[in-house]
Amino acid sequence: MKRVSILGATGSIGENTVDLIARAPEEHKVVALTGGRNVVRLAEQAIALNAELAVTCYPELKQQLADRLSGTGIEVAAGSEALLDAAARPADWVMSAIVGAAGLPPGLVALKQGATLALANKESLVCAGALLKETAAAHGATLLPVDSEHSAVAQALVGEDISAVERVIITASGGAFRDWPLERLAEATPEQASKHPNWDMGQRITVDSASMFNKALEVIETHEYFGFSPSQIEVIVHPQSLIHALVGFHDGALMAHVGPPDMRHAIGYALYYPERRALPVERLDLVKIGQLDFRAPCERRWPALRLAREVMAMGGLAGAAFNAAKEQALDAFLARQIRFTDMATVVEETLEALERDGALKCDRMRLDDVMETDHLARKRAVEAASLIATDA
Ligand SMILES: NC(=O)C1=CN([C@@H]2O[C@H](COP(=O)(O)OP(=O)(O)OC[C@H]3O[C@@H](n4cnc5c(N)ncnc54)[C@H](OP(=O)(O)O)[C@@H]3O)[C@@H](O)[C@H]2O)C=CC1
Ligand SMILES: CC(=O)[C@@H](O)[C@H](O)COP(=O)(O)O
Ligand SMILES: [Mn+2]
Repeated sequence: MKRVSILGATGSIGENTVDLIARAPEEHKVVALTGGRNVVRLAEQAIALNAELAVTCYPELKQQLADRLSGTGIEVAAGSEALLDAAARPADWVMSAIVGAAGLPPGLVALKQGATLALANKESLVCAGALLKETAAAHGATLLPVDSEHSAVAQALVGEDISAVERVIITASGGAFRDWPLERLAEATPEQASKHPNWDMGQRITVDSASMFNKALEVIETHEYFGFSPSQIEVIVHPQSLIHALVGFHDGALMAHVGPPDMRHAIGYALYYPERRALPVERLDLVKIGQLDFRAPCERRWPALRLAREVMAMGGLAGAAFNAAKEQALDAFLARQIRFTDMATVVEETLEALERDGALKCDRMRLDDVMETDHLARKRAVEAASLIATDA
């Protein structure tokens, strides 16, 4: 039996992972499930999967969780230390599906116990790619991509010589506002930004899709995970989200990964890797689809893409600052403190300020430095957002 844990079980990726594991209970021993506010759902999942341990990151919710699990024999814990303990509990396969930089410390702990870490939490790689890879190598652990584009690239690379790759193209749906006139973007609301045209995902990544900060993170994720140079990585707008990525080789061949917008494919690929198992995803009818469309991304509409390139050029701790500033800008937008178009301004100003202060340099990445940069960037971003809000 494969021992599995899910960090972020109550979210969109978490639920899809639970769905796959619940279809093959005889093959999986569920060790730990973690969640946040949704303790009702966490308790249901823990009972359904007969988990050993259920953890909420909020200590004040521990009693509620314990009440729901009383008499089941399932252990209950709460708080950030308990989350790390859950990640440290021996498992063969751990899904990293917490949203944001909060997913980094438990992801590192899971790698330290030698588990295969299925990485949906792209923020970890953006903040601390070098540290994750170094930790995996030092503990004989494996990192597998779960983000749909990166799973697609990994699948297109099976059996290939990576030095024969000329370019990688990751697709972007364009999000909620891809067809809006540019001058309307400033008035876009959080409700409008929270509707993805193709994927059913958590609110934060959905808004990041609309602003292209999701794709900006993914460009950096591609660079960090596969080691391709920034000039090899392209983004193309593909409104149908059916091709997830393409890999171009020196001989001119382009290998495209095509599939329905259902994360159970990428999660299932990582769960059963290197085997391919039958998965409960729609089989595409290409004749019905008829046509696939592509457009060049406009950097005036989506300045986040330009910022991603600047972050890769800066290197060091720039990824950690970029992600933290983006998370704070997103909070300020969701709280209606700043406009949709102000998010990129907040991130750019934060990066410029930290670079000016020499705060993004690092020779060898350590978790403490990443956390310190994350903290500094959040502080700066909050200030930048407050100034914008005051001026408005
Ligand atoms: N959704 C998707 O299809 C895709 C997601 N990803 C990435 O996967 C990750 C998860 O995304 P998604 O599932 O959409 O997100 P959701 O918001 O749906 O779920 C996030 C999960 O993390 C928990 N959580 C939230 N904050 C914290 C915290 N501070 N500490 C510990 N746990 C926390 C939530 O608990 P609760 O809900 O109980 O409060 C929930 O279980 C993100 O990094 C995202 O970028 C990548 C590709 C596709
Ligand atoms: C499913 C997945 O991997 C998301 O990251 C997806 O890519 C979001 O869609 P966008 O292409 O709109 O960013
Ligand atoms: Mn993606």
